[in-house]
Parts: sequence; structure tokens; C-alpha cells
Amino acid sequence: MPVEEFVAGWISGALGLVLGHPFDTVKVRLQTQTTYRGIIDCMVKTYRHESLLGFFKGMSFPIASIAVVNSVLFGVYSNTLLALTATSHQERWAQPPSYTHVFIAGCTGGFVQVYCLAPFDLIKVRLQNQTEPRARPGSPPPRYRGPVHCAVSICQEEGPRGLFRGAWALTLRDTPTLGIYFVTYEWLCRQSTPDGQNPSLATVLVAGGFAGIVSWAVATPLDVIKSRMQMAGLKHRVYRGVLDCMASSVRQEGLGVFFRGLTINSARAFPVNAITFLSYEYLLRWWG
Ligand SMILES: C[N+](C)(C)CCCC[C@H](N)C(=O)O
Repeated sequence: MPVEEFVAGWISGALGLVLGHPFDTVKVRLQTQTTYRGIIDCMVKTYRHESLLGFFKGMSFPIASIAVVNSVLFGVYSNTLLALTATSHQERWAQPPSYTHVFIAGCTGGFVQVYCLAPFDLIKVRLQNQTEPRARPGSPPPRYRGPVHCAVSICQEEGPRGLFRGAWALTLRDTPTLGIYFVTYEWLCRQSTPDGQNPSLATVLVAGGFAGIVSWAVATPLDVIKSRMQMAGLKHRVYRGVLDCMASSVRQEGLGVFFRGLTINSARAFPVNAITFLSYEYLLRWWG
């Protein structure tokens, strides 16, 4: 099994993640809190109350976990494609796989990575939603003191299964949309590359960026539901399931609720995924 594909997936995921985390914090806050009037308002308030550090809340765990999550995503994707088409990564541009195979491999990668991602994503969302400024003498401490404390508290208060809160919504969000993600990337690369050649640096950047935007645009409605279900255990507002969360969100806030965070998700998706695909492709070429 080509191990380099897992390592390349990890490094490229980490680079993308750091770049995109401030956008991600604004997105999570807009999706789960009703106190902000929009992106700019959320950014200004976060900066005023919590300084620049506020935008980087909840980042340490994703950095550690991206090693597992992105290497599983890209590794399973690539190896599924290898099993389906019997062409290794080096031969993949010369003998391109069919889009159906790319889609199936993407969905498989997406499905498998959810089980690594779910607990880390839950902790990230809980920490990002703590709007208290850094501890000052006299001010009440935030509920969670950090990622480990957060994980332990969730286990104690909600049981170990609590760590998988929202995992079903995450599965529904990621399985089809990661299929779309890889198909968009492949399609855009092939459109702008002569047959049989490797795509250029600019092509990889643009195709990666758009793959991110397209897949996030499709994923946003379930992203909102996923984030709300992850916060539910905390706010004592428990949903009976994905459908119940959808129905009660629409009832209270209208259909627009499904598009919360769409703009910021797209703005984040371009640079994050451009860097992710660029480093993935080039690392594999160097090692090739
Ligand atoms: C498929 N869906 C859009 C949900 C996720 C795509 C994830 C890609 C990348 N790690 C990122 O954070 O943008």
C-alpha cells in the first residue's frame, strides 16, 4: 500500500488547516450563535473581546488530528482508486480513471475519515464557541480549559458516546461531498491539461480551490445541522435526530438557516484546498 499518499495527505492537510482556521472560527460562530449581524460584525467583536488569538481557538487539536484525518482521506481515496483501476498515482494522469471511479473512491475516503474526524471536530466546535476572552484574574473561567479538558468533560457529562455527537450528520455531510470534491478537482485539471500530461502548478491551485468551494457549497446545509447537533449536548437543547434538528431550525429561523456560513465557507475553501492539493500533488511527485 503506497504509504507516501498517507504522508502527503497529512502534510498538505496541516498547511491548509492553519491557513483556514480563522475563517473556520467565524463560520462556526455564525452558524451556532445568533448574536452577530454578519461576517464583519463577528470578526470585529471577536477581535475586540478576544484579540487575534480568538480566531485561533480550538486549533491545536485539529492540527494534531489532521495527521490522521487527511492522511486517511487521501490515503483511502488513492488506494481505493488503485484497487478499482489498477493504476498507481504515477500513472494516473497518463491513464485517467473514470469519473465514476473517482466519485466512489472519494465517497469511500470521506466515509472512512468521518470516524477519525468526529470527536476532534466536536471538540473544535465546542472550543470555538467559547467567546470568553483569555483568562483574566477575577473573570469566570471558560467551561472548557482546553482540548483535553473538553474531551474529558464530555466523556464525564455525556458518556464516551457523547464524543460522537453529530457524527451521523457529519457522515451525511462528508460522504457524498468528498466524492464531489475529487470529481471537481479531476474534471478541472483535465479540462486545462493536454491529454496524458501532469497538470501545471497553476492548474492544481485553481482546481483544488474550486473543488473546495463546490464541495463546501453542497455541504453547507448539513454543516449547519452538524454544528448545531454538536452544540446540543451543551445547551440542553437536544434534538431527536438530523431531521428533527433540520425541522426545528427551519421553523425558528426560516430556510435561510441552511446557508449560514456559506460565504465564509467558500472564502476559506479556496486557499485551504488550493494549498492542500498543491502540496499533495507535489510531495508525491518529489517522492515519485
Ligand atoms: C467535503 N467537505 C466540503 C465537507 C469537506 C472538504 C474538506 C476539505 C478540507 N479539509 C477543508 O477543510 O476544506
